[in-house]
Amino acid sequence: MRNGFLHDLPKVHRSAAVRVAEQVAMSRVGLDEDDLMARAGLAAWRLLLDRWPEAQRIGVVCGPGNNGGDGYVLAELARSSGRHVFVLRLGDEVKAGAARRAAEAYLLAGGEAATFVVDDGLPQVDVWVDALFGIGLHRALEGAAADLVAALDHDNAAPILALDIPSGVDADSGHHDGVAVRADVTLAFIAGKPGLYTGRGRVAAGEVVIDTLGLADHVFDDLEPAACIARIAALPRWFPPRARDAHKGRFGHVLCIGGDRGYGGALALCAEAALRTGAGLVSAATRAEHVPALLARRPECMTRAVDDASELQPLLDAASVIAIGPGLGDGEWGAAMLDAALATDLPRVLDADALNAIARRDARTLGDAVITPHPGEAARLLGETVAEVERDRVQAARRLAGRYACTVVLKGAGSVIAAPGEIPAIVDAGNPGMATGGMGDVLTGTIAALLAQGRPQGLSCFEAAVCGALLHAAAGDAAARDGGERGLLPSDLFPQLRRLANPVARA
Ligand SMILES: NC(=O)C1=CN([C@@H]2O[C@H](COP(=O)(O)OP(=O)(O)OC[C@H]3O[C@@H](n4cnc5c(N)ncnc54)[C@H](O)[C@@H]3O)[C@@H](O)[C@H]2O)[C@@H](O)CC1
Ligand SMILES: [K+]
Repeated sequence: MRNGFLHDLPKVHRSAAVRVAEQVAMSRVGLDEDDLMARAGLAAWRLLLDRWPEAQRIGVVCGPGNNGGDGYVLAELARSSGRHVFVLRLGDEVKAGAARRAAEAYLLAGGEAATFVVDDGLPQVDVWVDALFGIGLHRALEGAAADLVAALDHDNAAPILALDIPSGVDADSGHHDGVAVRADVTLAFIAGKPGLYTGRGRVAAGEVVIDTLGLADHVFDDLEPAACIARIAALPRWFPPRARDAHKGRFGHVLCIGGDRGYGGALALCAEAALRTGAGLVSAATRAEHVPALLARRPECMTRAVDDASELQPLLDAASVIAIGPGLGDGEWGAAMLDAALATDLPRVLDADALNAIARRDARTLGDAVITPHPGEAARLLGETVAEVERDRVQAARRLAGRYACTVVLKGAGSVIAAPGEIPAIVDAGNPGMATGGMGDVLTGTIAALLAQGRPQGLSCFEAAVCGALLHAAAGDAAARDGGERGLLPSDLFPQLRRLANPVARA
């Protein structure tokens, strides 16, 4: 696998890889399980002190495994620092080894622990520490564990610090079946896990902090990362200033195709996003009745009426990248436009109705393409249910990339980008204000513009998709900071796209 200029993005690893890395560290450096647990508990205690320095009453829920062991280490550090500590455990016996030694050390030193009884409710504390289950979770929570998680959700106003992963969340996929701790902060040990960054796990984790427990990067040398994480910090490197002698021919020509009768707005959003992301030229091919409105809104976009595919051909000849799908509709007009677009060998971004048409046709050769499905479209493209897609978003994106031999942006909380032969990327940005009609049209235009421009030497579909999905999510976050998530409009992203794509000029 390769990741081109994305190679320096931070990586996340599946549980199995983290366990191998632990073994490598223990055998090479002479650490044992107790050392690692002591480091984990100390790192968690330090983070708690940093985030909630005033907290006097500390609740710790401890499970039967090593995640619980980390909790007992923290409990003892808190107790010996003079805090009131309430340990709640499940009925299960603590597993032999480091976890049991940590529990015994806490109890021997005078710490107290009670078994959770649902009718007793939870004690009032200033902060809870979730040390029920970590990467050893192997099935959905039930019984006392589920009751305890429900109590933390419903009968508790204190913030929650989750150790390694919010209990109930599958570390590899981010899946949970509705019973999982909803943390304010999650401290991941040794490495980030993909389930902290996408889907339900992203929501459950809150802010993610990683502590490597002092393990050097090389313990992961022989391990394939599960994904890399694209964050706003990467944007300045990806958008160097333009050469002073640049001309518009250097920045490509995006042709946006769509806007069947009644859907002109979608195409207008796509085209304006391409302009604001810096494409040299943008054309729009749409139904005749939308032309005046599009021209009035954005005269910089060369908008043409196209009633049949033959009228599209000269526009295709002039374009360097196609964006097709926004408002394309599911009628004959849209199908003819899609056929004409797919007959070229231009790089293309396909979204919305273009994806639904492809799912119906079961076409498998999309060429040099980025597809940007939401989970519903992804499910149709894969012939699966939305639940199957959402159960493991990284794997679903990989299945799509394999099936259609192209780059995939699986939208949603923590958008996932996958392509054959590439390490998938997860976007660590975006907010629920972006769950609005038209946001996807902006993403399509954004990625198309990046594909058209290069850096200037040219981006692959995968690189443009990662950059574009991050830029779009970061623009959504900036717009939300400006006025809130509710009522955020796709067009609110335009000034932010421009600002974020010019990070040097901004500084
Ligand atoms: N192995 C190591 O060297 C280190 C492990 N660390 C911690 O240890 C954790 C992993 O520890 P473990 O492998 O012991 O696993 P966990 O502590 O995550 O959980 C395993 C225990 O829970 C039980 N269990 C799993 N799913 C359950 C469910 N749904 N309902 C009820 N019981 C369930 C298992 O049978 C087992 O007893 C990490 O997440 C991390 O917090 C850290 O201390 C750092 C070092
Ligand atoms: K946990």
